[in-house]
Amino acid sequence: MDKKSLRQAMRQARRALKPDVQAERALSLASQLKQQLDIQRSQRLALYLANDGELDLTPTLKYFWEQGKELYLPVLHPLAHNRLLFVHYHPKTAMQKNQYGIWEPKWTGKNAVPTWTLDHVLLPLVAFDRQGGRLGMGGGYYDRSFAFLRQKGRMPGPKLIGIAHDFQEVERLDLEPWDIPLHAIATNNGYHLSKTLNC
Ligand SMILES: Nc1nc2c(c(=O)[nH]1)N(C=O)[C@@H](CNc1ccc(C(=O)N[C@@H](CCC(=O)O)C(=O)O)cc1)CN2
Ligand SMILES: Nc1ncnc2c1ncn2[C@@H]1O[C@H](COP(=O)(O)OP(=O)(O)OP(=O)(O)O)[C@@H](O)[C@H]1O
Repeated sequence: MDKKSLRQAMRQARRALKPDVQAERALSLASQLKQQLDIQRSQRLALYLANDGELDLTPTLKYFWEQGKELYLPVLHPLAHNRLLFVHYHPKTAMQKNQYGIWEPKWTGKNAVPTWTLDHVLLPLVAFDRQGGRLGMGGGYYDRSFAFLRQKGRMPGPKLIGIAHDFQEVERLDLEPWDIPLHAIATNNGYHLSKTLNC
């Protein structure tokens, strides 16, 4: 199946999930993530607000807030083409909708952190494989924003953890040269370290 058809099929399948099923899956995901020692030690954690049937991180987000972690959300960069800023998110953050209708924090010029200082980034997937391959919405936003992770001898950077419904797994995705591999994948049903990365 080509990328475009795979995207369409997966997006349609996840949009078809009923709200009660989504809610139950969101709780299962939270319990998967809570168990990960590495994530428990994270200070700066980026998440997303679910859109288009994506696996919902709301219970996860509330739990990590209670744990005192600093949480961040992706914001479409106002200047750099198809890049993301990571803006601090707390219960009183002023929010607005972006061009895709997704809620994001208002960027004040002061409330974003350098991307490399994040400890973990939970990012939404359209499809994934067990090798750490990912298919996103197609804008290349995460690929561009984390392109620096491909450099040798780079700064330390965040671990990328893909989030998806279990049925979004495929046998193998063809990797593009710009694709950023994932460290792990969390679903409603399990937590899988990528086979290609030892971490
Ligand atoms: N929840 C969530 N937040 C996110 C992302 C995401 O995938 N999920 N992103 C991850 O990159 C960024 C936004 N990227 C997006 C890219 C495309 C579309 C989208 O719906 N595209 C339409 C057509 C484009 C248009 O309307 O102009 C489509 O494909 O139907 C949405 C978000 C940042 N925030
Ligand atoms: N580091 C980069 N520099 C320049 N262009 C890039 C980079 N990464 C990706 N792109 C471009 O972005 C486009 C979308 O890439 P792709 O289809 O892999 O998106 P995706 O991984 O599904 O999306 P996302 O990263 O938003 O989840 C491609 O046309 C690609 O050329």
